[in-house]
Amino acid sequence: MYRVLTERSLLTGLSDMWWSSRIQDGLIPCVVLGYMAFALVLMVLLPGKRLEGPETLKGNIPVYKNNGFLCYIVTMAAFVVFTVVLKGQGLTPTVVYDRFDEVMLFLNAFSVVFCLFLYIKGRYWPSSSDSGYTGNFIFDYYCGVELYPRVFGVDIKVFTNCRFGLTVWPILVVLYNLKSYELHGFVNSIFISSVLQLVYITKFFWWEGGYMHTLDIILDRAGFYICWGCLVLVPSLYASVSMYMVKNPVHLEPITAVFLLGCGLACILINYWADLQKLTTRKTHGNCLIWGRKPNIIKAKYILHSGEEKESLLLVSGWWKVARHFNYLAELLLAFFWTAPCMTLNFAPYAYLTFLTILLVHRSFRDERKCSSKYGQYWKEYCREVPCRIVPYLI
Ligand SMILES: NC(=O)C1=CN([C@@H]2O[C@H](COP(=O)(O)OP(=O)(O)OC[C@H]3O[C@@H](n4cnc5c(N)ncnc54)[C@H](OP(=O)(O)O)[C@@H]3O)[C@@H](O)[C@H]2O)C=CC1
Ligand SMILES: CC(C)CCC[C@@H](C)[C@H]1CC[C@H]2C3=CC=C4C[C@@H](O)CC[C@]4(C)[C@H]3CC[C@]12C
Repeated sequence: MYRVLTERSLLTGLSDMWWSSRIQDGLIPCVVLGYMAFALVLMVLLPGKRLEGPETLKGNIPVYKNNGFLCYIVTMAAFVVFTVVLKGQGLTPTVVYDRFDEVMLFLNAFSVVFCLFLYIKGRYWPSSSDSGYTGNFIFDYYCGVELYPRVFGVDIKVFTNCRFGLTVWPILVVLYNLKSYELHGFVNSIFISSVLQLVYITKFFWWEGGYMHTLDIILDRAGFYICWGCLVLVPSLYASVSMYMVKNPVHLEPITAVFLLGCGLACILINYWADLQKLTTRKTHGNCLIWGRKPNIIKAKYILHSGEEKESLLLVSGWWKVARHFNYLAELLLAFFWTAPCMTLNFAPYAYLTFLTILLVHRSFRDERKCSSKYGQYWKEYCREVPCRIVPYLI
């Protein structure tokens, strides 16, 4: 991708690539479509407990199969076996790194068509009453029409966000390590950064049930924003730090490496801990201990579209007392600690951190707008109790 953007103009680059003999050999489309088919088969066939998502304002309760962690483990194990088999034949999966521009071109083309399909499906064959359109094609295409589209029972957003985007990212990270090893032997900076990313992604799958309660799933409809984001932006931008390190190896002092690793792991722990405190409080209806004490909670009432009154718990203890989105601060610091091993002032590896900062600040506003309209006076009360949005004592 970097090559395309820096060495030639984007349009000439794209057309050259399309007509180049390389993409016409069909290898990259086969690899990408083959991987999607593999992920789909795992998603459908692997067992998992029934998981209910949060009730929508229209009163629907989406049901999922909680097999994300198993799918992730099987995918990573299959990738290791596949790599060993390829090596046995004198081949290497790092061809994906060498031809990453084609991967991006194909994924972009695929997601544009896929989102058109989602738009048409949503308008004419919606899966549930949680769908709607404004009539403005550009807006509906970008933001999506359906909240929980299903095709033959397959939940599209779980597929794009979790089974594809979040499994391609760790595979690319491992693949970039292999490429770095082929080029330079063992380099500790890419290794440290990758360990942090892999632990973080493993944590994501362990907590995947919690993800079903987030904005991406309960608020963002399946449109270009979320689907292109997960099909294209996650494999490119999210994995870009490791990609940068392939050609920019740095040998860190052991003490620096251990320090960055330790700080990164602490951030993952805090981020997970905060998410877990919220989940546990809700699951136990507040009958749990947060930092060794019974939590303070606000019993927040809200009204469904049907007029029915419901109640949720807002936690005012633990990390949720420190700031209203302290988990975002841990997430940002973590991204810093897995980028810092690059030891450079060059902007390229910091692109993800920059994007994430903008995304999370914007997301905190979106989330609070949602909470404020859902909970009204109860949300105001929470904001009075916890005045800081992300950074304690600051903002
Ligand atoms: N790397 C990345 O690109 C990104 C990572 N993330 C990570 O994903 C995870 C989830 O993030 P996200 O969904 O954005 O946000 P949160 O985990 O902060 O969840 C926000 C929701 O939690 C509920 N809530 C808010 N305050 C409280 C409270 N005090 N007590 C109980 N419930 C509360 C509200 O939902 P309700 O309607 O249920 O009350 C609110 O909409 C985080 O770890 C975050 O760091 C997030 C975005 C991007
Ligand atoms: C089109 C673009 C301007 C924006 C696309 C954004 C999406 C790719 C991302 C928006 C929110 C992101 C995520 C939210 C929460 C997550 C939990 C975390 O533990 C792992 C990462 C992620 C799934 C993350 C993935 C990318 C987004 C969906």
